[in-house]
Amino acid sequence: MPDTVSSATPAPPLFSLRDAQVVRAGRTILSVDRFDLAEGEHVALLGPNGAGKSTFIQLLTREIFPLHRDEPPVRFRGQARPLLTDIKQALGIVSATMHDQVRVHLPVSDIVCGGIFGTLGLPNHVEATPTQRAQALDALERLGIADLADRDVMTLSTGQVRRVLVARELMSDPRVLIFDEPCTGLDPEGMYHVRSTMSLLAAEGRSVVLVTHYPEDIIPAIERVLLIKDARIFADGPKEELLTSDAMSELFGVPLEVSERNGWYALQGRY
Ligand SMILES: Nc1ncnc2c1ncn2[C@@H]1O[C@H](COP(=O)(O)OP(=O)(O)OP(=O)(O)O)[C@@H](O)[C@H]1O
Repeated sequence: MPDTVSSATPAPPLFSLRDAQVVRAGRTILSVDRFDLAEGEHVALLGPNGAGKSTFIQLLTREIFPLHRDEPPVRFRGQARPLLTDIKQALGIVSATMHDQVRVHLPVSDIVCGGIFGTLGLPNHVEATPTQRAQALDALERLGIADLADRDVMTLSTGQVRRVLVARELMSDPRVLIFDEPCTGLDPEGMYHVRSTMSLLAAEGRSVVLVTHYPEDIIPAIERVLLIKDARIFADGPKEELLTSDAMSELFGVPLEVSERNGWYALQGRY
């Protein structure tokens, strides 16, 4: 009898880390024994200030490198030495660092079109094609902010700029969106829209990788949580098991209480 079970090998994880250690100024600032993220999987990295969350993300994006090992500690889609252009094509990153660079008077549509070139606005002497303009408008429309297309980006609220930067990332149609503390500095309206945007992108089938200090940012679509503390993965698993009062109190080192409603979590101090 022929074997009817497909012998095709499963797709490698989008990212895998094995024995990845980052040392700065003689101190280990991150040490990861094992981590895999499957294509399309969502995950939230949660932990206190200085825990190592941004370092973790920079390992994935290859902005920093771990200590050398015979077996390469970081792989992207199974590859130890992927082309940076392939990583850039697959990833969109929204962070406060990028937000801080928005210091120029440019129309929102130019900022979004800049996503094609990896620049904040359009490069010198470059005009966006009508197709690229339409693509930018489509990205803004999907995020519910098409009315901002002609506005000077410097006149927008912090929450609006954050969403414009998400639209900019969508220009390369990334499979993975990394949100590094996306709600920092936003009022409840801004937070509402940024969290809705993350939910929308997850529903489109893109991986959402969220870095945050607050369980409130963890949208219902994210089921896996990585707790990072003291430069290590403190816990990795389903959020129902990890977003508990005991785990949060241990993670942040103060008495905390977690509540949950309709898949959304909230954290409160226990005084
Ligand atoms: N280039 C560097 N040299 C020395 N120490 C560094 C360097 N970069 C980061 N660190 C330290 O490594 C630790 C982890 O930093 P990281 O930015 O990854 O933490 P984080 O969890 O993202 O923190 P936060 O929530 O405050 O953004 C911190 O103690 C930080 O001071």
